Amino acid sequence: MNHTDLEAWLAAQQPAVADALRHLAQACVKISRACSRGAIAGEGGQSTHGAVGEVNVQGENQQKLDVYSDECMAEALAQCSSVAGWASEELEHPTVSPNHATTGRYLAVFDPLDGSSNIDANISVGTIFSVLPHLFPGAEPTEAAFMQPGRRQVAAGYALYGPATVLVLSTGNGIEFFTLDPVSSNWLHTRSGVQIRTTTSEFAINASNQRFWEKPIQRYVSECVAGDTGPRARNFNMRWVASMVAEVHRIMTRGGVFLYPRDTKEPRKPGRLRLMYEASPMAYLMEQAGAKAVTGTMDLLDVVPDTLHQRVPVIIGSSDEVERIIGYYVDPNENVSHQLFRHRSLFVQSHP
Ligand SMILES: O=P(O)(O)OC[C@H]1O[C@](O)(COP(=O)(O)O)[C@@H](O)[C@@H]1O
Ligand SMILES: [Mg+2]
Ligand SMILES: [Mg+2]
Repeated sequence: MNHTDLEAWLAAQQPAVADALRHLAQACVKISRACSRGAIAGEGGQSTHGAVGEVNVQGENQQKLDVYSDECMAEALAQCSSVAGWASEELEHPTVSPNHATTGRYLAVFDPLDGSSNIDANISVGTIFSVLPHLFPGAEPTEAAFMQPGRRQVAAGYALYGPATVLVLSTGNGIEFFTLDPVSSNWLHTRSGVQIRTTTSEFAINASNQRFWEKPIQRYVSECVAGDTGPRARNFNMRWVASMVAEVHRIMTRGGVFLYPRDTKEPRKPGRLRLMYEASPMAYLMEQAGAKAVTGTMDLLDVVPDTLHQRVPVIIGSSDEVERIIGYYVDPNENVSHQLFRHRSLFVQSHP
């Protein structure tokens, strides 16, 4: 079968956005190569695998591949004339591009390596990225310039480093899949207009946190687990990879729902996942694929960030299940605080 490639698709996109995506995709090729070489990756006897021995801005143990992936992204974006600055999971503050004063019209935000606790076990990991407009062209992008809700994204995507490396992109006109040819390092266009099934009998949640969940999530999961003996009157299956990219890609290909809800495990944190470079880009891709993405009490794309590394509850996937969960949050018997975030709430406006 003959496939066109990423360049052919980019040629039909807005040129400055295409330029940002081209550079992000180039970085993903390098990261993919390092992932696939496993323990033998690295040069001059310096392996890119294993722990750095330091804790990053998230309070998490940094892996060498986290650092290497971050460097690949930064190196690519520094060459990109349309990006004025970027922010990464691995760095506390944004980086200003040398191009900010001239041609930089966009900001990039990324998780250079998602699921990095899986690296040692050779389980799929990925890269997640988001492209936002630079609202003050010519000005140095400060942290404030990044504080835009996900609804403003002009593009988002992820690369999944699995048995095959896959790139999933959207510029607001549906979802495209590209598969990396490891011989030519070319991204081949393998699917277009991907839509997520509205119904599913598969859910993904870290069940070890069950005792910390909010009541609507307790109810939803216990009903799924009860299967054909419970109110759902059908059996459900469960998956948990612990790499959000892999979970999202499974949902893209066969439906499902992924939940990382607000919990009381660490009351200071309203969720595990980071809004700007995990939740927002995935929410954008979900909506582009006809699925839904909420916190439980509002659409994820409407959450206005307060800080770069802000965390947020995430419930995404097949629309029938996400709508059911929203219904459980609305149910007054579930006693949920609806004042969790600024902006539009699911309780005061109807959503298409
Ligand atoms: O299984 P856990 O520990 O609850 O966490 C899994 C979640 O944490 C993450 O791995 C966080 O990503 P990072 O590796 O980028 O920190 C998500 O991909 C995933 O959904
Ligand atoms: Mg991550
Ligand atoms: Mg990461």
